[in-house]
Amino acid sequence: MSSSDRVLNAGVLGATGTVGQRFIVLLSQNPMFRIHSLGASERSAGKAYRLATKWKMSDLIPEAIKDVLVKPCDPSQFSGCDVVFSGLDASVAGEIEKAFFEADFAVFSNAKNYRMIPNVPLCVPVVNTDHYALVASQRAERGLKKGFIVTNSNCSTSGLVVPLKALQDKFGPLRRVMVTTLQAISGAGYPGVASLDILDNIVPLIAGEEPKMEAEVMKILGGVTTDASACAPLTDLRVSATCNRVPVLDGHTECVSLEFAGAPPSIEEIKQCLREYTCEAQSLGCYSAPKQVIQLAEQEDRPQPRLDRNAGDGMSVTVGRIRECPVFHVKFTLLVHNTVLGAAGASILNAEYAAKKGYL
Ligand SMILES: NC(=O)C1=CN([C@@H]2O[C@H](COP(=O)(O)OP(=O)(O)OC[C@H]3O[C@@H](n4cnc5c(N)ncnc54)[C@H](OP(=O)(O)O)[C@@H]3O)[C@@H](O)[C@H]2O)C=CC1
Ligand SMILES: N[C@@H](CC(=O)OP(=O)(O)O)C(=O)O
Repeated sequence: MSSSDRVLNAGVLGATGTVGQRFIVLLSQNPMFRIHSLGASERSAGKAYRLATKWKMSDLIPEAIKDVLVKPCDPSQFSGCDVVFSGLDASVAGEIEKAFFEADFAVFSNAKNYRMIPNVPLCVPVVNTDHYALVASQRAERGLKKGFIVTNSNCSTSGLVVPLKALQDKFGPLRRVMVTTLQAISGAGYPGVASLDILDNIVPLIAGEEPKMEAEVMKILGGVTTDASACAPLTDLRVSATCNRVPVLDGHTECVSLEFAGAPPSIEEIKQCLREYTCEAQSLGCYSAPKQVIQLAEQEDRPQPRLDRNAGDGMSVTVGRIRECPVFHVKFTLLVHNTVLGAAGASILNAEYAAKKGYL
């Protein structure tokens, strides 16, 4: 029996945080996984989950999870897990995730620490699953049999690369992209941004976010070297990001203008391309793959976070306001659910893909 046919035992690191809570909601509803172990800091270890976490999801804590004891994030405490999902704070994710993959666990991380390492897949699972070819190089480098690490992108990056990938595949290379984000407060974790800073306000800085987005897009939309030992990021595309925090709970909105390297397609051709975009995770029948990767907003004042963030159960990107750009070629507005496709949902689909392809 392959691992794509059996239920996988899942560990969650950082289980008490914003992304960790989303993991618990999504894994509890997913027939491919059984939640096996929960880990967090020493502050939480030894406590029942319901007492360790400040639960902020609109779904209730699943009954089966409420009284599970939180463990310290030590690999010896996670034996029996087939996969380990990480929603760890980046200040500790580097050391802890390394300890897990070096202990031969398959680790699916949301933290930024390993994203730009050349033989680590930075994988948005509806965009670049071809980067899984890098896993063999990681295993060879460290003498691992089962262990590896696959990372998610930054949550804003994960929305942006989806239409860019569709357009690049269909119409050839892009030359320039400008993106302005309006990012929800759940992106800052808990307790996150102080209410006195964000209510009745917009904060025009998310520290470190802009260069991170600009670099991640180049890696994700690029390929891997022919010997699959490293990623081969794009070199000709120029990306400029401006990131803002806005008083929205969930859902990052992004206003995008782009220029093609060649002659631009018509607006109708662009719409058709986005509508028709499909990915490998869909064709493999992965449980969490959205039916429609890109949903085109039907009304002209959409997408809006409150109305559209749950499109495709949070795994679709909604694109609207597609129109000609007088400076570049085309501009549009997109919306991505930052803790689903932008975080936990992407990790889970990455793991489903890994199981289908025999990496687990
Ligand atoms: N929120 C989002 O939309 C996105 C977040 N990310 C990334 O995901 C990760 C988690 O983010 P988020 O959930 O928002 O953050 P939170 O601050 O809400 O949660 C952080 C988690 O890390 C745990 N933790 C903190 N210190 C330690 C430690 N010393 N040892 C073990 N565990 C520790 C916390 O446990 P405890 O409760 O015990 O302190 C908690 O479970 C970050 O790396 C973030 O950058 C990526 C994409 C999107
Ligand atoms: N910085 C993002 C969320 C996040 O934590 O991203 P990253 O893992 O790239 O630091 C936001 O605020 O919405």
